Amino acid sequence: MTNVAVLGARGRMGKTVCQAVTDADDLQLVAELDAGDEVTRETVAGADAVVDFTVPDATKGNVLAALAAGCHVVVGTTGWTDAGLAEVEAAAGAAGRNVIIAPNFALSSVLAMHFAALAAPYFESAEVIELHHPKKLDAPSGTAAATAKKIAAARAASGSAAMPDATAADPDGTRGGLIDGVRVHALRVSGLTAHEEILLGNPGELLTIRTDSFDRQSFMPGVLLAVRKVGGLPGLTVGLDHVMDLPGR
Ligand SMILES: NC(=O)C1=CN([C@@H]2O[C@H](COP(=O)(O)OP(=O)(O)OC[C@H]3O[C@@H](n4cnc5c(N)ncnc54)[C@H](O)[C@@H]3O)[C@@H](O)[C@H]2O)C=CC1
Ligand SMILES: O=C(O)C1=N[C@H](C(=O)O)C[C@H](O)C1
Repeated sequence: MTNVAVLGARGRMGKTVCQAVTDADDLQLVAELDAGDEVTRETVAGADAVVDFTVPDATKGNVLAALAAGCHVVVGTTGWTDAGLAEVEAAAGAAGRNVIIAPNFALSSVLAMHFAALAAPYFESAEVIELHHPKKLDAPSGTAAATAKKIAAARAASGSAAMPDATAADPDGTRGGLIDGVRVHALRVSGLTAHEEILLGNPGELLTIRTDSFDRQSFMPGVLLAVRKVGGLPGLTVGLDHVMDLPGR
C-alpha cells in the first residue's frame, strides 16, 4: 500500500485526485492539505508520496517542504521556471527522494506534444492555441509552453529554418506570445475545461493536432501512474512522457 498526501485538496484538481486515490486499491489517502496548512512530517502523516495541485506561487515551497519531510513528490501545478526546476532537482538529490513534475497528465495531451515534436521539422510554420476555463491563474498554460519548447527543440535539432509566422506582421499586438520562437495563443472561455490545438503548415497543406480534456477525470490515470512510479525514478523527472514508455523518444 502506498500512502498519499494531497496538497490543494479543496481545489478542482485536488478534489478529483483525493477521490481517485481513495478509489484505488493499492493507494491510501492519508492527508488532505490546502492553503494555510504547513507541509511537515507530521501534517503529511507518513505519506510515501505527496501530490501537489496548488498554485504557481506556492508549489516550489510545497515541494521543498515535502522533500524535507522525507516524501517523494508528484506535481501537476504549472508556472515553473528553469531556476525553480534546478532548485528542486538539487533538493531532491540532497534528500534522496524523487520528484515528477508534469504540465499535463492526460494521455491525449502527452501524445499531442509528442506528435507535435515529431512533426515540427517537416513544416514551415507551427503555432499553438490553448483554450481553458476563465478561472485559470496562469497564461499561457504549462502545456502550451512545454509544447512550444518541444517544437522549437525538435526544429533546432533538425536544423530547420526560422518560421515565417514568428515574424509575421503584428501591428496591434494580437498575434499572441512567443516561446522559444513559437507563437502561442491563450484563450479563456466560460464552459471550457482544458484544450489545445497545434497547427503545422506548409504551402497548400495543414496538419492540426488537437487534444481536449472535457473532464478532470482525464488527468487521473496519469497522476496515479506517476504516484506509482515516482519511487523508482531517481531525482527530478519533468514530463509524463518520461514516465510512460513512449516509442520514438
Ligand atoms: N498537470 C496537469 O495535468 C494539470 C495541471 N493543472 C494545474 O494544477 C493547478 C491547480 O489547478 P486547479 O485545481 O484547477 O486550481 P484550483 O484553484 O481549483 O485549486 C488550487 C487549490 O490550491 C489551494 N492552495 C493555494 N495555495 C496553497 C498552498 N500554499 N498550499 C496548499 N494549497 C494551496 C487553493 O486553496 C485551492 O484549493 C494549476 O496550476 C493548474 O494549471 C490543472 C489540471 C491538470
Ligand atoms: O489549469 C488547468 O485547468 C490546466 N492546467 C494545466 C496547464 O496549464 O497546462 C494542464 C491542463 O491544461 C489543465
